[in-house]
Amino acid sequence: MARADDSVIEAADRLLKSFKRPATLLVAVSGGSDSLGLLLSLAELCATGDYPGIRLRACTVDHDLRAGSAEEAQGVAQICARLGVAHATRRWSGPKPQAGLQAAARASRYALLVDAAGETGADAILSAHTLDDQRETVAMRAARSKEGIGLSGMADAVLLEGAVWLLRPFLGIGRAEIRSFLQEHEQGWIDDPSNSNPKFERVRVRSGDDPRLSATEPGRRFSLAVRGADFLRDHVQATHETFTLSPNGVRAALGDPAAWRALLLLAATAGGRPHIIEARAAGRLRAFLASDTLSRLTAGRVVFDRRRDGLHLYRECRDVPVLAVPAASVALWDGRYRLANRTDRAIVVTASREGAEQGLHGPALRAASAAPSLIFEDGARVPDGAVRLERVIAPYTHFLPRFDLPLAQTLAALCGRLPFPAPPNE
Ligand SMILES: Nc1ncnc2c1ncn2[C@@H]1O[C@H](COP(=O)(O)OP(=O)(O)OP(=O)(O)O)[C@@H](O)[C@H]1O
Repeated sequence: MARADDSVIEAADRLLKSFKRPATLLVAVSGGSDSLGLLLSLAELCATGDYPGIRLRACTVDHDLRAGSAEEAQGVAQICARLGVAHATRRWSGPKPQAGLQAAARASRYALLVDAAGETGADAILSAHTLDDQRETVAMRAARSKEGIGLSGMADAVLLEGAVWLLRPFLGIGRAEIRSFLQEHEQGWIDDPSNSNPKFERVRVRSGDDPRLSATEPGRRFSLAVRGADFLRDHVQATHETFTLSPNGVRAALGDPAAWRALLLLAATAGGRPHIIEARAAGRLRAFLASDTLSRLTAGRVVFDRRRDGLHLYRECRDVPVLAVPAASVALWDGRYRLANRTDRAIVVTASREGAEQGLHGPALRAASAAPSLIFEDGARVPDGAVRLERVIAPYTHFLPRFDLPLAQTLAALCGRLPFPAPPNE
């Protein structure tokens, strides 16, 4: 039988290997079993010396909601000191609302963690959400969803405030395994009393054999994702800001729900939006594609440009923002590009007007008008290598991790890179 150790350590190892080094990782540690398991497994691996260039940091948010919370944060600080991991406590000092306390606490927690990440120069924040959390999330969303469709769980990577990635490396691991890992290491943990308070929906879902938990149909979801990935691979090409779907691909998308969903996710990526277009717009798109007309339709910021050689998708050139990215910082532009400014001056990102100069024509020329163009504030050219510009797979936040991974990775590969985590160093 596999030991608890194996899956916990394997997940931590997979995460560490997925980083380009050097990298600084900020572990969000509440002192509960899940986040202590994450901290301990990462620290144990880093101590082997097999992951040079990885720096671990930890942060605890003291929500200041119950007596003893400051001591609990202190307890985490002591564990971190023993492990040799630098630790900071952030306190939620603002007013506490009567209603929606959990949501307010969560919002302030994320804001404080993003802040701490900025201060330590962290490349990512790690939280220890588990498979149990994932099941609860899906069940709660299922209960709220009228049609019972569009269910998605937590993603294993989310961009917070357009600036820093939150990764959830333990989403595939059960809480019981983490607890036995801690027991094997003789490490105790804090049991948060609000985790058993039936006032909270999450707690109610957790405590019963809730029939909604079966609503995820993971097997079916996985096979849809694989079919969607095959569809993208077989029929879509990416060039010059344009995704082109072959005429056969258009027929395939109309004939297979898995391919249709993949096409909508591709469109969300092209438009830089975190979600797919709403049902009515999707209906219009279907009718447009089924009609065989060679013309254009715009939906969800994306132009669907139907030509004889296929369907071209690109960001419409309206309302593309102008963004100043301060020196030595990272920002998200137009939901499509993540830009890391490595210079000591602000860089301005605008929509490009240079397509014609590059000798482009047709859809590629139209698409080029929404491509990013970078200049320093005084108009000077930004030298090559001074910035890192990466395409963002916005609908990544829409995927159910593990089950949708083939689709997410194929989309990312189409954009010329993996979104995140980066491919292993080896
Ligand atoms: N007080 C805290 N300080 C630091 N990290 C925390 C704190 N509370 C939670 N976290 C991080 O968030 C993870 C999930 O915690 P928990 O399940 O309690 O949060 P949630 O509110 O249910 O989830 P979410 O934050 O996604 O809504 C933990 O494993 C830990 O990594």
